[in-house]
Amino acid sequence: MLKRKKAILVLEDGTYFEGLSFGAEGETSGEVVFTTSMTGYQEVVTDPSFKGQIVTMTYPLIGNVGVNREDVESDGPKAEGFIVKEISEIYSNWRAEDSFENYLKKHGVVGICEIDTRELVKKLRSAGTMRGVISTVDLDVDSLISKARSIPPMEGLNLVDEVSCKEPYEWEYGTWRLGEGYPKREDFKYSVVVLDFGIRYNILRNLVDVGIKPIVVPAKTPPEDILKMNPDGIFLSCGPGDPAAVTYAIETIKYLIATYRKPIFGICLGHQLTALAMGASTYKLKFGHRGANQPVKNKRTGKVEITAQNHGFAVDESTLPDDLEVTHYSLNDGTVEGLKHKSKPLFTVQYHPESSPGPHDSRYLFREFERLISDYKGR
Ligand SMILES: NC(=O)CC[C@H](N)C(=O)O
Repeated sequence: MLKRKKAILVLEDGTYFEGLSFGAEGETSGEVVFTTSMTGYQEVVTDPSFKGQIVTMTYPLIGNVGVNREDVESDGPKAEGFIVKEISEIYSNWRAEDSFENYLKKHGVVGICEIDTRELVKKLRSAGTMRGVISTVDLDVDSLISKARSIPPMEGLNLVDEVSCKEPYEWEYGTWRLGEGYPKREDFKYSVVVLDFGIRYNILRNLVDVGIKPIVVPAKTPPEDILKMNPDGIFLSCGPGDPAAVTYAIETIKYLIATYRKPIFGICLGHQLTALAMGASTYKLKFGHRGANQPVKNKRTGKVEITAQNHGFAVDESTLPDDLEVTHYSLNDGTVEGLKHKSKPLFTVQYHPESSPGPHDSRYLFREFERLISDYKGR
């Protein structure tokens, strides 16, 4: 057993958990959320949608397959902190290059282990997500409670600017294959502009798999410039924070929906921003949907998809305009999981069909986007 420093996790309601430090030492704060993914911790910690959040995994043993260079969803960790029950001090996997613990240390991510994550998650589930602080340097509970209460609440927070790319770039790699890694594609049929609100790499890889070359642009790119690029489609990405706070993106999407005649596809934050641009409202869920095992029903086919999700806000169905119809809904709580425009080639989902980690049930959505693009090509 490694010799570990004491660490404390304190929630804004005064609840605290004494545990041990893992990853970097120091102090961090954010909204404390939980994910029910059983593994995929490296994809989780690098998901830009976790910006501003401290993540706890409900699965009790984390780190046992180590980390590698490939399983990242962005250029490095984005979560503010990490909470686990037991951090495995040994790792074993043929792809592993280092331990999860060293990876977090190297990137300065503060973690806490050896706390009762079941108790923590039950608390968050009944009281709702809360702001919290993890510290290895200040072990005074009252001081940490006041720190937790002083961080900005997630509602009203625009975090897109912190994760969106600064310069446009193109992406050419498909999804991972045994023996090949991420294959580079040369023959693209179409190109789409991806508005980067906090893109996950596996979305780009899935677009490449169906023959679409993604051209990723910063979130603040004016819509006129996007139209000048004359793309075959537009993709609206996922991302962190409160969708209603990203007002410039809502305006951009409003403009695009009014003027662009080709297909638009949005995922997660992109879905919420589209609904807001069409005049609907979003609201904060009590504890969100996070995990790789979230059941969603496709209304058109009647099929149930097991999906990967990571969101704390949702579209309010009662505020939807006539032009939008619900295509998918959550079987856990009945909330909106997919939308489609009744007359334009525009569709969005709240969940993550790129599912990294997660089951591949919803990958058909990338093929549908490609078919739609092919229908509209040259029109
Ligand atoms: N993954 C996402 O795009 C998350 C969207 C938004 N930040 C939410 O929490 O609901």
